[in-house]
Amino acid sequence: MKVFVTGENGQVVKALIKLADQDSLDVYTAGRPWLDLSELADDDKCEHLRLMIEDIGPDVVINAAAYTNVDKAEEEGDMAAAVNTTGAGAVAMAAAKLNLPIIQISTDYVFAGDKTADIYDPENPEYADYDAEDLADIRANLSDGTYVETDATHPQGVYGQTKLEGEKLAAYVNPKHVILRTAWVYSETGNNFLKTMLRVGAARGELGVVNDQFGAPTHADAIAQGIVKVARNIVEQPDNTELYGVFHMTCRGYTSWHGFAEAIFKASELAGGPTPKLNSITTEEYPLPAPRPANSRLDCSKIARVHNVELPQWQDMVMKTVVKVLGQTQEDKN
Ligand SMILES: NC(=O)C1=CN([C@@H]2O[C@H](COP(=O)(O)OP(=O)(O)OC[C@H]3O[C@@H](n4cnc5c(N)ncnc54)[C@H](OP(=O)(O)O)[C@@H]3O)[C@@H](O)[C@H]2O)C=CC1
Ligand SMILES: Cc1cn([C@H]2C[C@H](O)[C@@H](COP(=O)(O)OP(=O)(O)O[C@H]3O[C@@H](C)C(=O)[C@@H](O)[C@H]3O)O2)c(=O)[nH]c1=O
Ligand SMILES: [Mg+2]
Repeated sequence: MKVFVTGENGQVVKALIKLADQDSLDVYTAGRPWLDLSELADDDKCEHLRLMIEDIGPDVVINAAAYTNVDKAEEEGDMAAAVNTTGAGAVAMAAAKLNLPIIQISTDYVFAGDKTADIYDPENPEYADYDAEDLADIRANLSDGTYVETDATHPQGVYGQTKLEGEKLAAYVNPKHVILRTAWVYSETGNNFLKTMLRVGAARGELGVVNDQFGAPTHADAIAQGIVKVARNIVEQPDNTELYGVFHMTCRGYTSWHGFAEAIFKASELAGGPTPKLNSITTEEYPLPAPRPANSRLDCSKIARVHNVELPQWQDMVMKTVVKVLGQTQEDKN
C-alpha cells in the first residue's frame, strides 16, 4: 500500500514515516515549502497538488498537516483557517479528483467539553411503569460522559472551529472520507505537553498543572498504526460505505493534564530526569488565550467495531517516550 501524507515534521507524519520500514507500506510526504496548505485557495496550487499526487499514485491520501498552535490561532485566525479549513478541503478535493479516499485527522477540540455522564436514578417516577427488561435497556444506554461521533460539536476556540470546518469541507468534497478525531497527541518529536513538562521541569523546581481537564494522552505511534489499519481496510474494501465517516481514536483510559504530568515525572524520576514539585491547579489559575474543553474524552467503540482498531492504554507509552526525550542530544531537539 502506498500513502501520500501532508506535512514533514509533524508528530503524526514522523510516526507514519517510521511505519514505512514495515512490510508493504510506502509513505510519501509533502510539506513546506513544496506543499504549503495555506496557499490552497489558489487554483493553480491545487492543480499542482493534484498533479503531485497523481504522479506518486498512492492508494490513500492522509491529511496530517495542520495549524496546531491553539493559543496563537486566536490571533492568527486567517492563517489557521487557511491551513485547517481551506487547506484540508483542497487536499480532500485533490484526492476526490483522482478518485482516492482521504483520511483527515481531527481533534477533540471540536467539542465544547461540557458533556457529563448520565446518572441512573431507580426512583425516577418516569420509570414506574417499566419492566426489568426496559430498565436494563435504559441502563445499557446511559452515557459514561465520553463523546460519541454523533454528539453535537461546539468548538471553544479558533483552532477547534477551523478544524471542524475542515472536517465538514473534506467530507463535502470527497465522499470517500474518513475523519479521525484524536486527542492530546505526544511523541518524542515535535511540540507536545510531555516535552514541555520535561523542559519546564528541568528549568524550574516547581510547576502547576491543571487538574480539571480530562482526556486520553495518545502517542503518535499508536495513531499512525490506527491510520494505517484504517487505510488498509478502505483499500481492501473501497465500496464498503460503513468504513467511511467520522471516527474517534484515542488511547484507552483517561486522566487530567495534571495526571499526565504526574505520570511523566514518575517516569522521569525512574530515568534519572527532572523531578520538580508538581502542584495541582484549576483552569482558572492557568489563564490562556484559547479556552480548552474540560471534557475531551472520546468514545472509541465505533472504530473498534468497524475498523478493528483499538489503541493501547494511555500509560503504556509514557515511560519509553520520557526515556527517549531525556536521551535526546541538544542537536536532536533543534
Ligand atoms: N497535537 C495534538 O495534540 C493533536 C493534534 N491533532 C491533529 O492531528 C494532526 C497531526 O497533528 P500533529 O502531528 O500533532 O501536528 P504537529 O503540530 O506536530 O505538526 C504539524 C504539521 O503540520 C504541518 N503544517 C503546518 N502548517 C502547514 C502549512 N501551512 N502547510 C503545510 N504543512 C503545514 C507542519 O509542517 P512543518 O513540518 O513544516 O512544521 C507539521 O508537519 C493534525 O490534524 C492535528 O490537528 C488532533 C488532536 C490532538
Ligand atoms: C505547560 C502547562 C500547561 N498547562 C495546561 C494548559 C492547558 O490547559 C493544558 C494543556 O496544555 P497545552 O497547551 O500543551 O495543550 P494544547 O496545546 O491545548 O493541546 C491540544 O493541542 C491541540 C493541537 C489538540 O488538538 C488537542 O487535542 C490538545 O492536545 O495544560 C498547565 O496547567 N501547566 C503548564 O505548565
Ligand atoms: Mg499546544
